[in-house]
Parts: sequence; structure tokens; C-alpha cells
Amino acid sequence: MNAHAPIATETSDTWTVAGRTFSSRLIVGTGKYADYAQNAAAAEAAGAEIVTVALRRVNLSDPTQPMLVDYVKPDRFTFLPNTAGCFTGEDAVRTLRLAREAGGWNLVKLEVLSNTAHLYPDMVETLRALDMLVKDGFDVMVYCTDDVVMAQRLEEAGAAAIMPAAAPIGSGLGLQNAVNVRLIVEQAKVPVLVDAGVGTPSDAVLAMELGCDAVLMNTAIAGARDPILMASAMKHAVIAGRQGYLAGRMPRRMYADPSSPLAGLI
Ligand SMILES: CC(=O)[C@@H](O)[C@H](O)COP(=O)(O)O
Repeated sequence: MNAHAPIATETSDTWTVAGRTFSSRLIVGTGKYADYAQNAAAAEAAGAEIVTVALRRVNLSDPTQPMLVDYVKPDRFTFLPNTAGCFTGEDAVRTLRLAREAGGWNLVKLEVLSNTAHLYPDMVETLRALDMLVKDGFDVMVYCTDDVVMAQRLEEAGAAAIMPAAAPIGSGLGLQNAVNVRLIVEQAKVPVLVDAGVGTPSDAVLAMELGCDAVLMNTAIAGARDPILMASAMKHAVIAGRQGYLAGRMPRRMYADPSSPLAGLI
């Protein structure tokens, strides 16, 4: 990069998934908030352009109950429907087909879970469901394990984005396998997003410093003492990590290198 090139700003440094371009590299969830108003305020504070919506858990259609869309407005945010709560490929595909009929959503997040203890994705079912969804014309962002080989398989099967978990959903443990995420980033030709398990702004910085295109999180914001303040912190963390990645880190050294070189002095 040219040393005098302008630094990446929120508006100049975009990323594209399935032909849609976004400035914000932070995707937020719509679960675990005190109410939809707090959810909407957090999404704004995060500077998010995409919100992911668990189709099985969020009220999108019953007007007798509070509805997400009255607070988190579909004309302000891109809705990314997800299949949280699905444990088989068929379940996930059925859920997304219904969502497409109801809301016209074509860009979706596929999540096929294995067991409730760790909520890691079942990658055999995930790959099977991806295949069905791609044949059906969906653009599929895929929640997956941080398995480098499986990430390659997903891409070959037509995934629009690869989304390795940092750690179990809702754990807040942060990136458990930075090396694998970096390897996935290096091989991928589609966007890579860390999804799930982020706990702190520094976790988000690390994901972005590894070269991820974006980060998806829910609990780290919704579960904070002050979700709105945390949403803002996460926004800045993602920007800082991205700029750090673009700037290129200094080489690591084993030994000291004086900050004020003595060469040339008497
Ligand atoms: C919101 C959503 O899609 C979750 O399934 C996701 O993976 C977020 O996980 P965290 O709550 O750990 O951020």
C-alpha cells in the first residue's frame, strides 16, 4: 500500500457479500435484549447495516405482540435471517424457504446446530443444507467450525461467506483458534466473518487484525451491563482492527531495538 494513501475510513473501506456492498463491518444480533427498543438503539450505536434475525425466535408477523420490525426497521437495516434453533439440514432449509416466501429474503445465514451444550454447528448437516439452498437460489452465509478444510468445502459448495465461530455461541470466550481463522482468511475468495463467541472489544480487534472481513456478534452487546455503550465500543474496535490490518503490523522481534537509535551520535 502507498505510504501516503488515505487511511481506510468507515465510508471508503467497504466489503461485498453476494453482490451487496456494506461500509460497516459489524453485524449484530436481535436476541437477549431487554426489549426491541434497546435492540434498535444498540444496532444504531454499533453503526451496523446488517442485523441477523433468528426466524424461530423473533416475532416478525404477530401484530398483537411487540414486533421487531417496528423498532429495527427493514428500510434502515439489511435483515439477515438465520436458522438458529435448527438441528437438521431439512429444518434449516424449510425455515429459510418459509422466510423467503414471507419476507423475500434471499441473503441468509445458515446455522445447523449439533447439541445444546456447546451449540457448535453440525458440519455434515450444514454442508448438506448449503447444497440444497444454493440449488434453490439462496445466497448463503455459513456459520461453521474453524476447520480450514471444511471452510474450503463450503466455498466450493457455493457459500457466499464463511463464518467460523470464535468460541461457543454466547460464551464470550473470544477467539480460541486464531491460527485457523488466519488460514481460512488466507485461502478464502469469499468474505470471512468471525461469528459467535466474541466477548470483548479486544476479541473483535483480534478478529479484524487477522484479516476477517467483518464480525457478527450478539451476546457481547446484549449481555453487557450497558449494551449501548458496548455497541459503540464494538464499532470502534472493529474499525481499529481493520485499520491495524490494513496498516500492517511491525515485525515481531526476539530482542530489543531502541526506539531512539544511537547510530550517528558520538
Ligand atoms: C445471533 C446469532 O446469529 C448467533 O447465533 C450468533 O452466532 C451470535 O453468537 P454470540 O451471541 O456468541 O455473539
